[in-house]
Amino acid sequence: MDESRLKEKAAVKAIPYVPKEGFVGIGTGSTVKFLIKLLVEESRKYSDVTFVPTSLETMYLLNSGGLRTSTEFHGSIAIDIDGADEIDPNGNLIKGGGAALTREKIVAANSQKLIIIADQSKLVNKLGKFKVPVEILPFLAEQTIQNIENKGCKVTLRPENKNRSDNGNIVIDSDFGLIDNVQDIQTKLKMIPGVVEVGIFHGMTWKTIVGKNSGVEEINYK
Ligand SMILES: O=C(CO)[C@H](O)[C@H](O)COP(=O)(O)O
Repeated sequence: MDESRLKEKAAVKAIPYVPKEGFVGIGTGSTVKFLIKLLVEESRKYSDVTFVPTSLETMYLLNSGGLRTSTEFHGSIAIDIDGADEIDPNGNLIKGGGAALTREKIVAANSQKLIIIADQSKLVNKLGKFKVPVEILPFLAEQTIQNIENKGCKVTLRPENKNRSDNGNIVIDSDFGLIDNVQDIQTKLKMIPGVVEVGIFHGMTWKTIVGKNSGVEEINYK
């Protein structure tokens, strides 16, 4: 089955998890766009919900569909629904293919539950075939990239029209090969001055909803 059809199937299954009031985090990417489309179609049901968008694009799509957003509030986000680039059997993730990793991680970290929606191609036994996105400050960027490579990876630069995050920083991709200890890599990269965020999401996922040719599978972690 076509990959985008599988993404759509996952998004459909996520709809019952969206509460009718309070704060709901909404991720970024093509899978999440299917979710937003479904929310917009039923926007009246969500008139008491404030959505917390993880990118300007997501904010625009929600607002133009008549849904309320906020990025300035105090309180708890009940559910955050986002996509992923890779998902391992423990629900650890690589994210940031769309350069939204920093806002995505902030929203995920401040949510009670993170639900990932994806097509089956995102499930892997080990993370690392997809290069780990890293957001870095433009200040002394070349030096920061050298320090990232010194941790044992090869860095690839994105094309200039696609290498900036909504925060005005640079997003690069780091190839570590298949990663044995994701937490270790995440910590090592995060400790480098100039690194804003790392696209490894360790131990954050509550549930993954996967669109497969055979149906939709829900994988629970904790
Ligand atoms: O992390 C992300 C954006 O920064 C996306 O969630 C990830 O790239 C998956 O995207 P898609 O749903 O288009 O496959």
